[in-house]
Order: sequence, then C-alpha cells, then structure tokens
Amino acid sequence: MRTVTLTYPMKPETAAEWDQPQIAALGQFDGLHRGHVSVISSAVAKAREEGLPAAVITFYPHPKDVMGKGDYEGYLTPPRDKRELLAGLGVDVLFVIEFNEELSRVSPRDFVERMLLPLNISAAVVGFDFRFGYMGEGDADMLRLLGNGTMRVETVPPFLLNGVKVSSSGIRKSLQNGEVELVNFWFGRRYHLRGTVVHGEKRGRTIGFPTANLELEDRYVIPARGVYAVRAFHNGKALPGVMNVGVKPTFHEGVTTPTFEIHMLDFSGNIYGEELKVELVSFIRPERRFDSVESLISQIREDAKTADKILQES
Ligand SMILES: Cc1cc2nc3c(=O)[nH]c(=O)nc-3n(C[C@H](O)[C@H](O)[C@H](O)COP(=O)(O)O)c2cc1C
Ligand SMILES: Nc1ncnc2c1ncn2[C@@H]1O[C@H](COP(=O)(O)OP(=O)(O)O)[C@@H](O)[C@H]1O
Repeated sequence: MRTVTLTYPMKPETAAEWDQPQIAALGQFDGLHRGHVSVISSAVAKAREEGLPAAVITFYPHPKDVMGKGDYEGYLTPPRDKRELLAGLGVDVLFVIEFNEELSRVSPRDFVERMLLPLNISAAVVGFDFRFGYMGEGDADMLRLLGNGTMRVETVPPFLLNGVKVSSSGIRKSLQNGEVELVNFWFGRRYHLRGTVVHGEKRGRTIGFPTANLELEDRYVIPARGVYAVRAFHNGKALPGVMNVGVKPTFHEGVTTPTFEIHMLDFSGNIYGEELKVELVSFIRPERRFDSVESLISQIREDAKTADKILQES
C-alpha cells in the first residue's frame, strides 16, 4: 500500500500523477472498527470488480484535535496502526489530507473541486452520516452534486451489532469504562497500545513482579485505570501478561499521569529500549491503594493467576 500525504490546495504536480480513475472510501475512520471496515471493504470490492485501484482518503490530525481546546483524548488508531490495518484490508493507496485551520474553512465545493476531482475518483464510498467541508455543511448528496456526473457516490448503512450502531465515540467511552470485551467485539479485533520499554522505578523486580514500563508510541485513547489480562507481542512473539494502567497509589500521592506496566507471565530477559505491542484481552479489576507492600504482592499474584486463566481460554 502506498501512503500519500496531501495538503490543501493540491499542487498541480501531485494531481498530474493520478491520471487513472480510482475508487475511494472517504472518512476519518479513527479506530477502523467494524463499521469503518464495512465502508472500506465495500470500496475495495467495487475497485476489484472494476479493475481499479482502491483508495482511502482520510485526514490527519483528527479535526477535533485541531479545532478543540487542547482536550483531545487521543487516537484509537494512530497513523501507523491505521496504515497497517488498511494495508491488511487490501487498500492500494492511502491519501492522508493534512487537517488544519485553513482546511476547516474550505467550502464543500472547493474541497470536491480542488482535492477530490484532481485525484480522479470515479466512485466515492462513504458512511451514511459522512459530513465534509466548512462546518460539516457537505453530505453524500452534496458530494454527488458537486462531483458533477464524474464521481458516483455510494453510502453504506450503519453497521449494527445487537441493535447498537458501532461508533468511535461509543468505543472511546467503553474503553474509558474498562469494557474491553465489548470494545474488542466492536473492533472485530483486540484494542492495542504500542510503545517502547523504558526504565521505571526498579521496584518491580524487588517484589517478584518485574514490569516492562511502556512509553506509548503515540497519543492513544487511554483505557480505564486498572489491571488487564493482555498479550504482549515482542518481535512478533505473543507473550501472555498482566498490565496495570495506573498511578500506583500504594507508593505515590497526587500523580495524575498513568503509567503502563506489563508483567509477562513466563518471561525473563532485558527488553529495555525494545518495542511491545500490547493487546487488551480483559479487564480484571480497578487499581487501588494497598496498606502494605505484602498485600499488593499477594493481589498481583492473584491478578497473574486470573490473567493466566483468561488467556488460556481466549
Ligand atoms: C498486575 C499488577 C497490578 C497492580 N496493581 C496495583 C494496584 O492496585 N495499586 C498500586 O498501587 N499499584 C499496582 N501495581 C503497580 C505496582 O505498584 C508496580 O508494578 C510496582 O511498584 C513496580 O513499579 P516499577 O516497574 O516502576 O518498578 C500493579 C502492578 C501489576 C503488574
Ligand atoms: N517477566 C517480565 N515481565 C516484564 N519485564 C521483565 C520480565 N522479566 C524481565 N523483565 C525486564 O525487567 C524490567 C522491569 O523490571 P523492574 O524492576 O520493574 O524495572 P523498571 O522499574 O525499570 O520497569 C523490564 O523492563 C524488562 O526489561
């Protein structure tokens, strides 16, 4: 899959490259959940049918990140995850349009005429609630109108699971409530965090539970504080583990930024500086303060047993 970054207005030399028609799915697609996958797969299927390349056109940063008051909660799929997942769906080209204040003021007409038509999009596939252009004034009908007969527009209906519409906002909320199974069901895969193992306070090894401290690679949506059964992938190898997302109230007061610590159940070795991808499998319990280190240790021992059982069954 090729990734192309675009800025508004499109440079003529960029446009000149896209002289073949292509089928494109348009949207923010943060999370690439099953609703998003249904839109993108429909574009890919259409592209295969017509023997044309399948493209995805998306925006980065997230409009809420640019237009908000600095309180954006982060990404479900930061750029690297998005690229990997889209490549796996059979997408040939990913166009990432840089979102900034200027783009937020572009009218639907200018957006279509100056960004989409130059890319030679013969059919655009969008979700049922797709909005674009200044103040979200544009919708699928307007896209069709502005395409002026050169661009077919198809909408994909809402994707429901148990009668509930799968949505990025629903997933964010559930993740922040620790509802991992539900989140994973909506994703159709497991939510993961990726990062580098950094030095912590060196206490883990002294209490019999060394923990790899993860410095997140990007601004992920942070799951609820607490203990999770996880699978950590180290150099592609899956390692069962238990993760604490928290501020360690047993040892600290007033800390607000959580750390991500993973104890791998059957592992020993030095992995400082190395990358881990950590898949969340299940929420075990909220984080709490213990009156003694001994009671924390026996609870962690219980957590490790619980995680082991969950992971053997999933
Ligand atoms: C499975 C697990 C559960 C944990 N639960 C708690 C908890 O409930 N409360 C707490 O204060 N710390 C908790 N911790 C964090 C430990 O306090 C922490 O791992 C230990 O202090 C080592 O920190 P270090 O890696 O920075 O040396 C937990 C850690 C693990 C691995
Ligand atoms: N089973 C394991 N799970 C996690 N990390 C382990 C394990 N065995 C060894 N390690 C190593 O030990 C380090 C964690 O030890 P710890 O005493 O908690 O130090 P720190 O506070 O720097 O994280 C990890 O970063 C990793 O390099």
